[in-house]
Amino acid sequence: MIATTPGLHAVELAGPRTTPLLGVTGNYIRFVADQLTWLEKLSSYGPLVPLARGNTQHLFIFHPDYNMQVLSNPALFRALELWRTGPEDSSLRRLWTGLVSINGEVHRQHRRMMMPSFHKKKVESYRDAMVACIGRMLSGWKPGEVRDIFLEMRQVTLLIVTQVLFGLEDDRETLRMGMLMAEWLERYASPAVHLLPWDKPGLPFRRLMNVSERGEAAIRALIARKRAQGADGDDVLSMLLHARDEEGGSMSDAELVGQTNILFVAGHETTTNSLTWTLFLLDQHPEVHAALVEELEGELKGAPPTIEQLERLPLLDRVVKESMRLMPPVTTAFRTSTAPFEMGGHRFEAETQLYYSPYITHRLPELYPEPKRFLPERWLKAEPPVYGYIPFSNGPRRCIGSTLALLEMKLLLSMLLPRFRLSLPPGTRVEPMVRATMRPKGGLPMRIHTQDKHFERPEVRGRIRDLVALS
Ligand code: HEM
Repeated sequence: MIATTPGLHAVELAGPRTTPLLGVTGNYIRFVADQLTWLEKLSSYGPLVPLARGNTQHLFIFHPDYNMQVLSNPALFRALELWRTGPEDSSLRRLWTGLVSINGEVHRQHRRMMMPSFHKKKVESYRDAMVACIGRMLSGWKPGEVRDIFLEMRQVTLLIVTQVLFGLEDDRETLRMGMLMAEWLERYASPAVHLLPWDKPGLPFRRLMNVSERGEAAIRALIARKRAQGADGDDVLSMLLHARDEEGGSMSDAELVGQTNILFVAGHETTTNSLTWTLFLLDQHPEVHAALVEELEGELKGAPPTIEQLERLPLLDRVVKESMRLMPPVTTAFRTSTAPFEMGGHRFEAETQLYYSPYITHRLPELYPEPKRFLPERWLKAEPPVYGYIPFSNGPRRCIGSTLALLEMKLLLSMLLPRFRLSLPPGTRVEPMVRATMRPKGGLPMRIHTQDKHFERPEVRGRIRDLVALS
């Protein structure tokens, strides 16, 4: 348990000063512009920190107990519907109305209707489609080339998630659909859209409105096509078309548009970044890299893994776990309180905005000694509290796609690593930044070698050295 100071007024909580002239808004702008620096700064004040001293409307929580208090009580701490920007009857609003941004009974019902598509057995049935997508990517790689691994991972996860969600069989159509929605996400995540939310010619918000209309039209066309074909596919959209709630009701077309888009958005950049960071960390840790290749070669003998074989790859499991601890793609997420509440001996009002942070919680030294080191072996013993390891969050709103994401990541790594060794050109700058998810700014160039087992540790520069202890 965390020590508290009973009776202390929440306004007395330690935190950074407000920005001259701009006040709390200035702090918010600085947080959005450089989230990682701000998270570090805020966490230096303690486990419960206001965005600005004296202002308790925006509250950051870092300790597992506070995470549990918030994440296990979705009625009191609701997902931020505010993020559903855009005029009432607009494509933008509909596209952002999905599982992450709805609350209450509708959330519960929709989650229940969607769950069958994400159960372990169902997810395992996507294995062959995933293996085929990954195989096609790898067969295009030539030893000696330098490729942007972030873009490669983005393309393959785009293909996979689009196929699994929409059941498109033609790669070109899948990619076209995926690119359209990826553009939507890119524009949506741009800080300019949130700081200047006006639908005026020339403004980024107008461009977001336009791409939203194209995105909605494309999803609606797909829904119409699926219906005409009887929607008998194995994909998530076909299953949602048949899904019924307890009263026998089905989702409206507008709800289907939002739910599929949100699944796509939530499921694509996250996995891309997790894979990108894992490949980076392996390159920087030759002993782990070598041991993992040995494990994969020993078990798989050059073939893509079966579901049963994935269970017999303990080091792969620890590597993925540790990578998602150190470099979680989702660095912060938000909730709003619906009523006054107490936390850490302080009282807070309704409408307090709370930010929890997998990034900071995963770096608490009392939970993870030497937190900045990439140490997969820590998972031989580590048993953090349930709300102390939260790359997929936890509680009733835990990531619905975690099983899918883990399968995808493990398949990709176990097909890639025995075949190729990826290494950063020495001296590469690696600059982690947050745009919805944590990614390397400007991508991550890596040279492709056949798996020659010349594991080295190329020197890297840039801010990554502050985030990860690289010897
Ligand atoms: C490495 C990959 C992934 C990571 C790190 C990740 C992480 C997360 C996190 C932290 C949340 C909670 C967000 C919050 O509290 O507001 C979340 C929720 C969610 N994720 Fe994922 N996710 C990943 C992959 C996926 C995939 C593949 C899908 C689906 C195709 C998906 C769909 C969702 C959905 C729908 C929610 C909202 C759940 C709800 O509110 O009931 N995610 N994810």
